Amino acid sequence: MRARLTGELMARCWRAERALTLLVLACMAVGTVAFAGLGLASKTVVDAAVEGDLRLLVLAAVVTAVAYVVDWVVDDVGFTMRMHVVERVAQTDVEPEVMRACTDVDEIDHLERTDFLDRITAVRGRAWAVVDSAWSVVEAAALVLRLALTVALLGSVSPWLLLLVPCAGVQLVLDAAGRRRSTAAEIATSEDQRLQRHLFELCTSPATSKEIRVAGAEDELVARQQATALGVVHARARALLTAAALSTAGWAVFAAGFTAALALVVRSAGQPGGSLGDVVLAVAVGSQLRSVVQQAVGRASDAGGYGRIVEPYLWLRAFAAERLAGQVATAAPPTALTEAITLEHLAFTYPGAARPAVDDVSVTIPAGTVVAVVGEYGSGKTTLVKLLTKLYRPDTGRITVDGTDLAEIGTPGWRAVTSAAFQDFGRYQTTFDEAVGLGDPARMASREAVDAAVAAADAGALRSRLPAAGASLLGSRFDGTELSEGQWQKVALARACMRTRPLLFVLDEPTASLDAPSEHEIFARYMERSRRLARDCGAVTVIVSHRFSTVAGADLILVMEHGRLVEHGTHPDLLARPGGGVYAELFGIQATAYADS
Ligand SMILES: Nc1ncnc2c1ncn2[C@@H]1O[C@H](COP(=O)(O)OP(=O)(O)OP(=O)(O)O)[C@@H](O)[C@H]1O
Repeated sequence: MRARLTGELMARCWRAERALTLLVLACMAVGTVAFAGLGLASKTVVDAAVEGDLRLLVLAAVVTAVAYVVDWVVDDVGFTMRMHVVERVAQTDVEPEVMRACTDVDEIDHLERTDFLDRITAVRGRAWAVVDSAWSVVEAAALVLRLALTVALLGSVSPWLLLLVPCAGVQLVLDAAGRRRSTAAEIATSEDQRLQRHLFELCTSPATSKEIRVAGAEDELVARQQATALGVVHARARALLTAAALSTAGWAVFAAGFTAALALVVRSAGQPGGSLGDVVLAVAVGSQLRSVVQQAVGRASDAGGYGRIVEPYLWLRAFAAERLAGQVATAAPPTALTEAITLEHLAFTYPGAARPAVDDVSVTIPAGTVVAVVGEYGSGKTTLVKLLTKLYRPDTGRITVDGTDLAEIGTPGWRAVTSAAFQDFGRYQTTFDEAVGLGDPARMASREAVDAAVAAADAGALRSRLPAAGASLLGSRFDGTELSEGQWQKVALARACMRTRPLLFVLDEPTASLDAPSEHEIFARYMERSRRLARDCGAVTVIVSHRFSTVAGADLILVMEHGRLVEHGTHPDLLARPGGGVYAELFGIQATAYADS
């Protein structure tokens, strides 16, 4: 798997930056040759000096100097170029791929699963490590070559020097044991690490710090962050100390072996066939061996670090591929609704939840209907509209659109005939007109389309008050104009009006952040728009609301309780139920509350 991934990533580097990739590979090859040449040239310098061969001495000295400089320069240039290639491929290739692993999956349930989120957190901002892992493998291959050359040179001086190889092996084994300990410590403390980050974010984010200040909980949270962080730091430091001790022991073994081998070489230098150059070569190649082993340890440590990112990356790819394979669409969405959207025994339970959020809901919503979904907090209203917009797959039951199972209709096609403004609307930090236009990317460049959507959501006054009207940047992240909650909601509502012929128009608590006059105005406008859409293409409008009074004019009201559809009908029907029903009771409570306030 790793080998295939390495090949694939190297091919991506090659496609993205052909010349630079070639340059980095060439640097590695030249570096390997220069590295081997360095020891041999040094030996020749000493031998030529001892024998008084001036020409050879100068030539060998020049070769030594050149080999030294070349080794250093290609290392430096290769590293800089490699980082450029890695960054480029990470940002323009791997990061978009990870984004697609999130967005190509039809539903959004994976974005709420901890196993998925943990992996996204691991990969976020670290795509470079995925790409660099491939380069590490290539570099490791070059190191093996260096090691082979070094061992051959050692053997050519004295077979005793080959004793250094097992000594280097001991160092590698001890170092790997130390690394395993620090990785284990990192894993064991990762939850606490996330907790301390969460506590930090709670106190520093504008959204959450308000409540914390008012409650006076900041000291408690800072103390908890400190205590948690200390626990993490101590556990990791203990593991690092153990790793350092193991590594030091490994180097001590290597140093002892090196000293013993050198003594043997020095002794044989005085005997026939031996030379001073051999001693120099032994010192040079011995320390080269140390440097190669050190680099190998470094690469192995990188590989361990990369493994923690490559594994989640591969998991995300496999997850997305599996889900995409299951997304088989056999039907196109209709161009107009003529019959109904029907819910048949629809049920859905969130992963890990104890009870269903939507439980055995059956109802027929005729084409051209404005339907209101009401109910108390957590009764399943939003989940119901998420099932209608294919953001979740029902566990059991089905939704049909003019008789066709929604599961068979391709999700992109269904979304192209759906418009929605959700309760937790997005705050796109771009220009006002773009934040609206994104409701229909195909028409976002059309000035008329954006103007019409702004007018439909009654957001014209808001736009004209902005410093540069529709060209004003929204949000404070990029130094734009910050909007109030209600203003952001108006932008979201305008965005939902970009499509001119949606067959399903969803408004989830569309006025939760708006004042009473705006709420009234918006509802009147949406009712009018919904009636027009119903005439044009039989569109169904679904309005989710807590406020019963505002949806009294809907053609059909669905009353949800604990995930179940407990009543449905028109406002007069529901009020007239014998003995009063849930709707009549809740409507009565709200009417009294508003009258008293
Ligand atoms: N992402 C989620 N993961 C797990 N459970 C969830 C999730 N979202 C909602 N729930 C649970 O599902 C149930 C229905 O939630 P839903 O948001 O559909 O209710 P709602 O009627 O729209 O509530 P509200 O009026 O507060 O918006 C609730 O019990 C809620 O706790």
